[in-house]
Amino acid sequence: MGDLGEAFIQAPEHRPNTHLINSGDLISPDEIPTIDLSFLGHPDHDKTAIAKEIAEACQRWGFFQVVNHGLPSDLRRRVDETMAEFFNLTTEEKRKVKRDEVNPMGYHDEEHTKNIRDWKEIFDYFLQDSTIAPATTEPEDTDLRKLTNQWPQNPSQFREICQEYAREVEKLAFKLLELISISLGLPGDRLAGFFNDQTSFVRFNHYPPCPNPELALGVGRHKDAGAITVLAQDSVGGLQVSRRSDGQWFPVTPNPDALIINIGNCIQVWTNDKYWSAEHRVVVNSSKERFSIPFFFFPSHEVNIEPLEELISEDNPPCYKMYNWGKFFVSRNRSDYKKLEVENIQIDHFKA
Ligand SMILES: O=C(O)CCC(=O)C(=O)O
Ligand SMILES: [Fe+2]
Repeated sequence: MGDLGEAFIQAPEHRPNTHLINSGDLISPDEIPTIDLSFLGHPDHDKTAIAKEIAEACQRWGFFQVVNHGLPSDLRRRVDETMAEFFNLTTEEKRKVKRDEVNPMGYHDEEHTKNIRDWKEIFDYFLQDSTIAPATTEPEDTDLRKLTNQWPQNPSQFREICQEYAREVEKLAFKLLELISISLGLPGDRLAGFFNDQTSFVRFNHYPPCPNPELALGVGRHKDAGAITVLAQDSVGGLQVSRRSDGQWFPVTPNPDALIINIGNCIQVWTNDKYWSAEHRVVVNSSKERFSIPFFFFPSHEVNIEPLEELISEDNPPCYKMYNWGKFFVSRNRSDYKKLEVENIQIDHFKA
């Protein structure tokens, strides 16, 4: 990606070394929990113990790792290989499937988080090859648009492997959604209906070595917008999570057998702030490239997000006003595409 231009430079308070981590004398060691899902292979197993662990993790961190999650390790290896092969193509080749302002899928090397450019290149594809979303961000405009994936010609197995991965990770996402519903004391299928025509997508992140890792971030601090993110990371490390209780940054230790799960804005709103959508960011380094693969489990465009009526009461009135998922999704995509003069949309804008 060459030199570190002005656009990448984080404000001093957001630079990676401003809140020291791994310096035992400053903060106590703490870590996001790891939850064993091996019971998923045994359908008669009582889910309450796991649901309790999930409830704790979602309240305290909004982040956890899962092991024995059922995603085939062979598939994971094939995805890793094909992703690395794709990013290894020439820039000219990759730009043949470059995203544009309207269609967010494809290759992009100028993504911005909160209007600062990220030190990364990405490839995005929808779970559903054609996905319906609002045509514009205008609240009154009810026109819809069909968004389609852009597939590169090389690597030759790319599309097939990507689609296989998306289908497998979707299965896990639905299982997690069920466990999260149960953990809230709700029926297991309470949230599934929001995902009938989902806008979910998979992202391949490539973070090249960075000449000035102390000034830039691979991804600037942000919360994921959707319901759940299922993230595969390699062994390099760099992901950091802000602890709910005090905002301190903690690294997520790479575990090649684990997947990282985090709660997005939708679940924070549905649970009326009981479950937490944590801020996280990615630090880069000057010697090693890093790859990661988030799956963003996103509802259908027509879903209106608001606190679930079962979870609010006179003592716990709704903390958020309703917002339409499709409009939020389209607005966020436009602002991530390039630097804008205005702040991008956040759930805090819908605080009641
Ligand atoms: O690369 C990572 O570990 C996390 C990336 C991330 O947070 C994102 O793409 O939303
Ligand atoms: Fe994220």
